[in-house]
Amino acid sequence: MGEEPPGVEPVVDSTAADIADMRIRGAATIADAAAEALATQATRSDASSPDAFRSGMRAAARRLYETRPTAVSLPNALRYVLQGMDGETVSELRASTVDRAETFQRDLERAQAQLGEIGANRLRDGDVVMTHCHSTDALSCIEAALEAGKHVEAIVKETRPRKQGHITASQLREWGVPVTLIVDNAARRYLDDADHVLVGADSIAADGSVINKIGTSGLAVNARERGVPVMVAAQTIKLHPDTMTGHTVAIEMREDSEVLAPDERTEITGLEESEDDGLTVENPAFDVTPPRHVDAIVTERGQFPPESIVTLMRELFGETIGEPWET
Ligand SMILES: O=P(O)(O)OC[C@H]1O[C@H](OP(=O)(O)O)[C@H](O)[C@@H]1O
Repeated sequence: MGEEPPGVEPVVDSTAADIADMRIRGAATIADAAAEALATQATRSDASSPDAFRSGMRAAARRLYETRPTAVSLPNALRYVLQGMDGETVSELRASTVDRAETFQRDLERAQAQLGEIGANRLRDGDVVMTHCHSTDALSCIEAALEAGKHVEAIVKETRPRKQGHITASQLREWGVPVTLIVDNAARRYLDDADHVLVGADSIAADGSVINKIGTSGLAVNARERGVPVMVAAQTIKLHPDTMTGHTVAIEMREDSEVLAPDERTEITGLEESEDDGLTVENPAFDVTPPRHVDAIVTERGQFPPESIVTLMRELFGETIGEPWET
C-alpha cells in the first residue's frame, strides 16, 4: 500500500490497491467498490471547511481513477458520485455525497437485474452458452433465464492468463448449470455445440466496438464464421463517453509474471531473473471487438445493435465531459 495523498482516507488507498492488484475485479464490481470508497471518504473526512472536503473527495477520486485504465465504469462511477456532492457546509456535503454513492450502488444492482431479464429473453430452453472470462452482467442473463425455468448449459473458456473462467464455472455450478470447461484454444472446436457466445464488457465505444477481456475478439470472429450469435451484456455504465469525441480506449498492459512465472522464465532462458535475458512477454488485458462481429449489446435500457449504441450514449452523457474530478 502506498502513502495516501493528503486528505485521502486510508480505506481509499487500500481499495485502490485492491483494484490495481485485481483482488477487486470486474468492471461493475470495481465501480461499486469505488463508490463505496468515496462514501467512506466522505463519512470519515475530518475536513474543517467545505473547500477542504471537496479537495479531499477529488484527491480520493483521482487515487481510485489511476488504478486501471480500461473499464470506463470506474470513471463513470467517480463522476456520478462527485456530481452529487452538494451543500454549503461540510455536513451537507457529506450527507449528499454518501446519499449519491448509495443511489449509485442501488442503481447498479437494479440495472444488472434489468439487463439480465432482457438478456434472458434471447436464451431459449435448452440453449448452450459459451462464456469468456467472468462477467457479472453476462451471468445475470443466465440467472434470469434459469429463474424463468429454462434449462441452460455452458461451455466456459478458461481465460488465460488469470483463469477467471474458473469463477464463472464455480458460479454456474452453484446454480446447477452443467458446465464444460475448455482451454481457450479449444473454443473454435466447441463453437459447433454452442447456441450463443455471451460475454461482458469493460467499455463500449461510440462506434459499437466492445472492449473486453483479451481473447474476446478472436472468439467473436470465430463465432461469426460458425454462425453463432455474439451477445454482449453491458450496463450503460460501460458506455465510454470520451469515445464520442474521437478518444480511444486505453488497453491495460499487465505484469508479465501473470503469463510467465519467474521459474518458468529461468527455465526458458537459462538465466537468472535479474539478468537481461532478451525475452519479452506481452500481457494485454483487453482487446477490441469491432461492431461487425457483435450481434447485440444488451443493456438495462434494452438490447441494441452495436452501431446504434451511440444514440443511447448521447442521451445519457451529452456530447462532452471532463475528468471525473472536474465536475
Ligand atoms: O462488470 P462485469 O460484467 O462483472 O465484468 C465485465 C468485464 O470485467 C472483467 O475485467 P477484469 O477481470 O476486471 O480485467 C472482464 O473483462 C469482464 O468481461
